[in-house]
Amino acid sequence: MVVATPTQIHIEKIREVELPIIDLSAERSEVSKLIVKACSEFGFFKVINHGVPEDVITRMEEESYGFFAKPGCEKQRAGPVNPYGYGSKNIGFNGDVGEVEYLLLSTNFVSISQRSKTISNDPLKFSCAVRGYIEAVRGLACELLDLMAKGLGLWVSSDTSSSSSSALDSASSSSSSSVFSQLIRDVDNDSLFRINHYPPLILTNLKHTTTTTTLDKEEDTSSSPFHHPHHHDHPNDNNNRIGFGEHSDPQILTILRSNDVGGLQISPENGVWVPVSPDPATFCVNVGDVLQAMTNGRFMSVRHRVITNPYKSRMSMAYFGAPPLHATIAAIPELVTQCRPSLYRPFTWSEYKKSAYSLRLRESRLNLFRILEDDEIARSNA
Ligand SMILES: C=C1C[C@]23C[C@@]1(O)CC[C@H]2[C@@]12CC[C@H](O)[C@@](C)(C(=O)O1)[C@H]2[C@@H]3C(=O)O
Ligand SMILES: O=C(O)CCC(=O)C(=O)O
Ligand SMILES: [Fe+2]
Repeated sequence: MVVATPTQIHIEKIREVELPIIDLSAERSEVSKLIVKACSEFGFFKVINHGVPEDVITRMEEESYGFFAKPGCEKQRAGPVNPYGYGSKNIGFNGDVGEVEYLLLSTNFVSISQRSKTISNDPLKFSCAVRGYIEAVRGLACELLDLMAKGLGLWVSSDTSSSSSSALDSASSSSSSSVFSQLIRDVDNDSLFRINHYPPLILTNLKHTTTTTTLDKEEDTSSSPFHHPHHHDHPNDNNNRIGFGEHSDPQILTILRSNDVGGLQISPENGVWVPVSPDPATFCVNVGDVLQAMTNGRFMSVRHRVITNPYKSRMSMAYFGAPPLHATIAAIPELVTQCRPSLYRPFTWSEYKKSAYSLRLRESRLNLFRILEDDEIARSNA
């Protein structure tokens, strides 16, 4: 019998941590407080009773399965990603790879209906499914951002007494929106929609026996500045494969929904990876870099990654709520004090996006905009 040492028990406990689950049908001021706590302590949380209709989700999921089930050559018609389209294994433009295929779409409806012609044999059905899903999930994102603003004491709306306004009501009532949600309600918002499909590891391994896949390229990282040969939690230790390498999301807020296959892991601290249990009935929400900057570091944009499952395929759908390109991002004045001066210099989303997209997935983007304190400058010069 193997007896666990206290340290091992501690590590196991860390790995069992469950994300906060927030019930959006509960009393609003209570919900606001819980969301602020979750964003400050975890940067991630799950929501239930979110108001996104089940048939809207099912329709989108079925269209997505339909697309990924097509032969490779047909899927390629929707590619390559420039900046939208179909991608397989390559992520971004700087050499990152993973065991994933995906569709990356703008949330602009004209763009979606154009793109649908290369994605589906029934483009109208596909674009209607995407439109319905994006409208509902954007509503949820606005609702959550408004609750965050309330919880931070930044915004008091005329409807504070209402405990039942749904996500969809919130999306349409642009007269009452917070400093956060108005960015993604703006007609020029730069939000994205991404559908990821991670085939099972077994399938991947079968392909390995006949061809050299891009995974081999990924493992040969010895010349990369990010090569960590002694990393104690290397995802390949247990024959796992990286589906989507570690990164933080650059935007304001991400609303993620997956099927019942796990693989998503978050890293609350360097070298620690906590699995997020999959639950198709919930949305998993995470703070992006822009929200971390706007809250002056009160909310955390946490690194995460996806490991492929050996036997089952994971599918996830992510809405990334982003500001218009010209919007200036700066810490909210109420969150800047003498004791807590501004952590980041103001930047436009266009500027941030440009530098974010010039970096590898695992690099820290926000650090490029960090204002260093005098003592930090002295230390870095020493
Ligand atoms: C390597 C990259 C892929 C990415 C753009 C980037 O240069 C760095 C951020 C990556 C990310 C992570 C969250 C989203 O999935 C994404 C669409 C985004 O906005 O930033 C991806 C980008 C991508 O896949 O193009
Ligand atoms: O597929 C997932 O669960 C997460 C994907 C992700 O982090 C992303 O697309 O940015
Ligand atoms: Fe992500």
